[in-house]
This record gives sequence, structure tokens and C-alpha cells, in this order.
Amino acid sequence: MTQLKDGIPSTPGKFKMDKSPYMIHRLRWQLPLAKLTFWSCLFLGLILLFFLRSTPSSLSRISDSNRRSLASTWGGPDWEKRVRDSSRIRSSNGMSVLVTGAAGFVGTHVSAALKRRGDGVLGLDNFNDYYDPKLKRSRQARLERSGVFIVEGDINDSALLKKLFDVVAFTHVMHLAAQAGVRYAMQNPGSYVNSNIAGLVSLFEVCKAANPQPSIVWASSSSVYGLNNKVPFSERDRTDQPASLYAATKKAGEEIAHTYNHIYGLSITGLRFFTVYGPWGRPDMAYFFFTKDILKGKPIPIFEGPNHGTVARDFTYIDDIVKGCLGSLDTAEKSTGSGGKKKGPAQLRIFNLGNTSPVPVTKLVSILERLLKLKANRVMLKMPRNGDVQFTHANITLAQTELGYKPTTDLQTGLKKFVRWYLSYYNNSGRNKSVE
Ligand SMILES: O=C(O)[C@H]1O[C@H](OP(=O)(O)OP(=O)(O)OC[C@H]2O[C@@H](n3ccc(=O)[nH]c3=O)[C@H](O)[C@@H]2O)[C@H](O)[C@@H](O)[C@@H]1O
Repeated sequence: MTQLKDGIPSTPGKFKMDKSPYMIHRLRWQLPLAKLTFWSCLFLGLILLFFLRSTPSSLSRISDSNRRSLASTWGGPDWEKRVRDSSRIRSSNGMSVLVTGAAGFVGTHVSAALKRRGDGVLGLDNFNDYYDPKLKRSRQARLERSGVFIVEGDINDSALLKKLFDVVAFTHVMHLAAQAGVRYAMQNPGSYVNSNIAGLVSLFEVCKAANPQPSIVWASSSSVYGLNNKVPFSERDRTDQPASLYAATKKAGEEIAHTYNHIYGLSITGLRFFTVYGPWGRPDMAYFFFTKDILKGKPIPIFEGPNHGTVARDFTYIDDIVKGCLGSLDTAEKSTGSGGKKKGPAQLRIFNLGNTSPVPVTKLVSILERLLKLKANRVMLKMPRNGDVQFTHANITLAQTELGYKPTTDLQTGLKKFVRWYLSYYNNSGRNKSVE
């Protein structure tokens, strides 16, 4: 590209006069053939340059992430032993669970909880840099101390997934690997398609072919309710008006789950998480970066709806979500297929996992101010049209009945635990101070 750029003549003024069709006509006949060929090549080159430059940057980002995943190494007797040891069940009636996205926020908590109660747990994570990978490495170190091995690899790597199922007959898959974040979908759409659609299909393909087939629980999102304004959101409400590409990929995931259940007899449970927060959380989420910016004295952009309308979220504490995930795994029926063939109807479920108590974002900031003993520099902004919805509110009756799901942590209590963790993680440990 640089070469083409460098090839632009230093006297581009010559081209300016070409605006007149008459001049073009005259030049075509007057210039020697060689000159004409030269200018034609240059013109074509410029078109090519323009085309290359206008290619969405997201595509180059996809290939970046592919390159990263290709760089991952796996295999060999030592590696297989670690995989087997980590997946070994240590309690009666325990399960052997492959947790994708194990170095992520929800993945790390679910993996730890499963391990604590004696289930076999193997993590899988590609450690991408959507947010600071150092935080993911810290979560990994914690999990490793409790005996959970995280395989470094991508859910789009079918060979790796097949290998994992060759080494271990997983009874369950907890699929939490995804490209998260509502607003980032406008910057990097390809990443959402790559992880939330292609990655999901890649995982289902391997699960469907496995013998025995595992039962699958996976993370959908409250964002599938999109522009639905019937509150509280019930699983029966319409979900065909997503407000972001992120939501659309999660909704697509729900439909893809239906087909794999229908054709191959895979037992699949989708969980619609409602704005999960807590210790070891995601730095891209508002409660996390508000905390960071209040501490730094930086402005806090707070979105408001039309006519200064309140923007609110059904913030749900991580420990409650973990209980919902474990309840889903525990009540998941077996898949009915084997070797890629369906033998009978299989379970297909969707649950809301929320807190049933929406809180305005302004209130979230007030709680943080009290906990941090600092005044936030609030900047009220009209909610940008970048995928956000004005409010979320879960009806959790179904999860209550079927999973025994009962959230117990209010936002004040949950944020207190988050702030305590945040201060100890970033302030007390010098090695983490650089985290942005
Ligand atoms: O419930 C979900 O399914 C989704 O929850 C969150 O999405 P969101 O609720 O938008 O969470 P945040 O990005 O933390 O935003 C929380 C609230 O703060 C507001 N906000 C965000 C950013 C900002 O600069 N200012 C601001 O007021 C948002 O409008 C929203 O009401 C997660 O980021 C998604 O990955 C997840 O799927």
C-alpha cells in the first residue's frame, strides 16, 4: 500500500485539469501510448488503494484473532495428562464439565464453584485482548491453584475441540466463551460473528458428533429482548427486535441451538444473563470503569433516555448467576443422540437469570460514590444509538420453578464486594497497577 502511495506523482495538478471531458478526449489522442499506459496503471492502482483502505478494519481484526488462536499449542502426553486430571470427577454423582471462556468473568466463577463441589472441570479460553489479558491471567492463576487447567485455544479450532472430547468424555459443556459487550459491536462486528455464531456452531458440531453427546448450557443475553417494552421480560416475550449486533448474534445462537436440538438430539439450555457484575468482573462494563474513573477523578458519562428518561438495568450479582448456572447443569437432561444421530426428543430450555429489581444507572453511581467516598464527575449524555436499550427487567419465575434460582444479593451489597475486590486487586498489588 505504501508503495502505491509513494507512486503518486509530485505534480498531481496535472490531473486536476482532467475534470473537463473535452480535455480528457484531447489528452487521450495527444499523449504517447507509453504515457497513457503509465497513467492508466496509476489510476487503477489508486482505485485498488482506495478499495484496500475502505475494507472494514474488523476483518483485519478477525484475522488477528485467528492468528492468535493459531499460535496456541496443545497436545502431547503431558498436556493430555493435565486435561484428564483437571476433568476427573471427585465426588459421587459429579459431572465432568468443559467450561469454555473459563478465564472470563462468569467462566472463572462457575469453574471455581464446580471444582469446589467435586466436579471435574476443564477450562478453554483463547485469552484474547478485548480487555486486559492480565486480568484473565490472574483469574487463570487462581483457578490453577484450585486444580482447574485452562487449555489455551479457540472454540473455532475444531481439531482442538475434537481432541478434548477424545481425551475426556465430558458429560456437560458450560459454554461461556463469547464476544461480549453491546456497544463494541459497532466497532468490531466481525468478532461477534466469529465468536458468537461461528464459534457456537463449531462447538455444537463437535458436541453432536461426540459419543456420548454432552448436555450443553450456554450464555445467551438479556439483550435479546431488544426493543421489547413489556416488563418484566418473560421468556415468552418477543425477541425479534434486537437493538445491537451483539443481541442479534445471541438471538441467532438461540435459533442455532434449536436446530442442533431438533436434528441431533442435543440437550441445550440457554441462559439470558442480565448485566452480571461483581469481583473479577469485566473492565468494559460500566460499573467497572465508573469505579476506575471515579478514583481517577475523570468524568463519568451517564446515559439518559429521551426527555431525560431514566436508564436502568436489572444488575445481577455474580454469585446468584453462578447458582443459576449450576442449577441448569444439575437439571440438564442427557442428550439423546449418539455419533451424530438423534435417537429421540431432547431437552431445549431458555431461562432468564436476572435480579428482578432494575436500578437506574444514576443510582449505581451514587452507590459507588458512597463506597469509594468520592464524588463522581457526572456528565449526563443522551443515550447514543449504538445498541443500548433504556431498561431491562427480568421475570425469573421459570428459573425459580425449574432451577430453584433465587437471587439474594442487592446492588448495594454486591457493589460493596466488588469495590473491596477492586481496591485490593489494583491498589495493593503493584504488578496490577498498570492495568487500564
Ligand atoms: O444483560 C446483558 O445481557 C448484557 O449486560 C451487559 O450490557 P449492559 O447492560 O449494556 O452493561 P454495561 O455496558 O455495563 O452498561 C450498564 C448501564 O450503564 C449505561 N452506561 C454505559 C456506559 C456508559 O458510558 N454510560 C452509561 O450510562 C448503559 O446504558 C447501561 O444502562 C454486558 O456488557 C453484556 O455483555 C451483556 O450481555
